[in-house]
Amino acid sequence: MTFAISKDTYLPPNAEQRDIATLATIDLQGLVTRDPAEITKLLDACVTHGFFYLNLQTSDAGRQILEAEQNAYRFMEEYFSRPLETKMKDDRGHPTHGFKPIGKYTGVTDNSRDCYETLKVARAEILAKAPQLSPSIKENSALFDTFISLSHFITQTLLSSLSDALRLTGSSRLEEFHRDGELTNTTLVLLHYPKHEDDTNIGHNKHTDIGSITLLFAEQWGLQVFTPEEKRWAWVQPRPHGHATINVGDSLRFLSGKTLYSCLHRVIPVDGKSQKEDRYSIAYFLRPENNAIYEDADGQKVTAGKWHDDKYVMFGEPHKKQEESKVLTGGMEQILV
Ligand SMILES: O=C(O)CCC(=O)C(=O)O
Ligand SMILES: [Fe+2]
Repeated sequence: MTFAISKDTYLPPNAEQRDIATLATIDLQGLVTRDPAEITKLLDACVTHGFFYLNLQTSDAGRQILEAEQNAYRFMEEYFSRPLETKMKDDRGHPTHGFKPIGKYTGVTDNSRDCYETLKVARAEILAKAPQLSPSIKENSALFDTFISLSHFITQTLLSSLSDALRLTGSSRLEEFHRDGELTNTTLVLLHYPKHEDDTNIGHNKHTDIGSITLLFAEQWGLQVFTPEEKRWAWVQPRPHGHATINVGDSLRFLSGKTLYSCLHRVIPVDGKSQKEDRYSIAYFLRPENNAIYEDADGQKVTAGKWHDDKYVMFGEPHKKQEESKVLTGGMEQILV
């Protein structure tokens, strides 16, 4: 699956260049080598937008994950083309494990449901070679081991770079809330937005991510961010074969005392109406230890585990209920609009 997308030659229908988000590009290798200028640039991107591109071509881990990304798409095309009843055998009714069918959560437009299915693979279960993992994941364990360990290395590199940039020391460093071996909801999510004609199922509703750092791969248009400068939706340009998109989630915003910016985003069909082609994306959600405590959007003390669980309940609620609470958008919508 290769799409020749270039900034100048291809835009979503009816979109102009000004409808494309202007995001910084950070170089992974610069962070691996602790280049002070790159670390400052990272902090700036996380304070202003909470969204940026990560250039993966200059580092070993980066090049390896780009290769694994292509293998993951091949797996996804085969997996998601299976009949629904086969995939439902992998549905564990759990937000961080197994299959989720389309329509479980609220969609983008009024009265719509979501238009994406997912397969989720928790890091803890991969490390433990858990018997509950679905057969298709066990059969492809090399792919998932590689993808998750590289994603973890990359997101931990971002985390420790941010601790450096914020001059955090000792137990206040961000890594101290993400210690290995502690219970966490960190998970890899494979997403498929099937080609779909009607408008009862539309996209992935606006939200901020629950966790700390999201490492996202997508070769196709669909993702939009709500830009803090212009306060409007803008497209995130796919940059296949070289870059991932990174965003800060609520937990990192809360852990940083709301210094870092958790950006509002959503996924819609490129023409705004129906999904004209199958879209695939891959997201690694680095989340804090479940017992980590921070102050949420309302200034209430909450554990990262509870924030995660509350957000998933909110994903399924009707739009009216979502609008009445700060959970879906982590309080960012109230700040932005
Ligand atoms: O599919 C995408 O591009 C983004 C998905 C997303 O925002 C999410 O799952 O949190
Ligand atoms: Fe998201």
